[in-house]
Amino acid sequence: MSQLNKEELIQIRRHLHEYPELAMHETATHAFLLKTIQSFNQQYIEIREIPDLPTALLVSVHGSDPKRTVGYRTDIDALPVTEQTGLPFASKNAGVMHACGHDIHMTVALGVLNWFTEHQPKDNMIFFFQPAEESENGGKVAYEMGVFEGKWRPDEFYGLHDNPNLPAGAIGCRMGTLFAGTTEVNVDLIGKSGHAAYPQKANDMVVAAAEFIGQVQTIVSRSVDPIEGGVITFGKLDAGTIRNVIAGKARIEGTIRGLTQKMIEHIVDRLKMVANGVATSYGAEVNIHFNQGGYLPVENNDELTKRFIEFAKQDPETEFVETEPAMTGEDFGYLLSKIPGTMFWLGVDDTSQLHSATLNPKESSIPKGVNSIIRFLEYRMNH
Ligand SMILES: CC(=O)N[C@@H](CCC[C@H](N)C(=O)O)C(=O)O
Repeated sequence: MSQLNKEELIQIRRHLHEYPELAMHETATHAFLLKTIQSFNQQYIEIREIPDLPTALLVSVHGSDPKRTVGYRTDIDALPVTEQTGLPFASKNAGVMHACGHDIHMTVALGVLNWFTEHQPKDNMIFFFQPAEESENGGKVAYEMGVFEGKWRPDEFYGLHDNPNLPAGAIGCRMGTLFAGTTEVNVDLIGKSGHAAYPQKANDMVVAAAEFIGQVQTIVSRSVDPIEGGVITFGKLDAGTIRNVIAGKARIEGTIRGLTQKMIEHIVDRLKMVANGVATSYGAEVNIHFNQGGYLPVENNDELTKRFIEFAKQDPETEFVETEPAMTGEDFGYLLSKIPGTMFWLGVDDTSQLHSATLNPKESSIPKGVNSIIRFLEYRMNH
């Protein structure tokens, strides 16, 4: 169904995969997307660059008989992960990888956009190629800059995330909350460094950090309703310089997740208590910094999502899977708090998980995803 054939889509995806870039640094990605979109039929489209958010890109498609403006968003950034797939088109940018599948997301968005450049849609459309999903909440930044004002404001917004646990090309979705809200947390513990031989004259922050990390594990297990659930993961710990110098400082960086804003706030409160308690008992200074930014829970709009699911269930070419909420985060949650819409999964069938150095999504998911989304958007424009 897509104008770009399977081979062309795969070629695009492999190029994007080879040149991943971190949040707000997606310069080559932006240039490639722009060049690709400029190669499409320009009759119905307008391309917009945003000088204050230079790696973002917006494209509007003029509808033939518009009743509304339908938005479609893809994220474009990658992660600081060293790829270990061994693929011939593995990342050429050392230490950076599309380990969350945004190369797949972009390719699907290009496939869908390409179709509507050749088959004028009934409604107006806005395609948003969004920088900085993994950090720095590019969606919120764009919204607050006023990017979606006037004719650039969608009446409804759609976006997808790839899912290694679903069959390639399957569409997963649910009513209500799809993804958790997340809050980044940094904890700095400050004590006193000294000689490894004289612990009594120093204040060791490796030991304090270990105590803090141990105690934090009791928050979810003892202070969170198990039916509701929550997550605290510290993915980075930095302390000390050499084995025989006691570390006077430790920095611990993590992420908190909950399916409701209330749960996130509850975990934040408990984490502050634990951090302050550990600091007091170790005679340390502590600085705690939280940053939620745009990573609100991803709340699917009832009416639009009901229609989306109804479509996906009855469409003979779409394999639909009703999914559970996930503890992954997404700053599309912020955009959906401003503009109603639906986020959904695209299955990519892989044994490796998102954010893993061996993530290798099945490319057969791309044309299937493109076709299901085109079919849904056309259905939507007629209902
Ligand atoms: C889909 C996905 O993996 N998203 C990221 C969003 C990151 C949110 C924020 N930077 C944080 O770390 O809390 C995720 O890790 O879920």
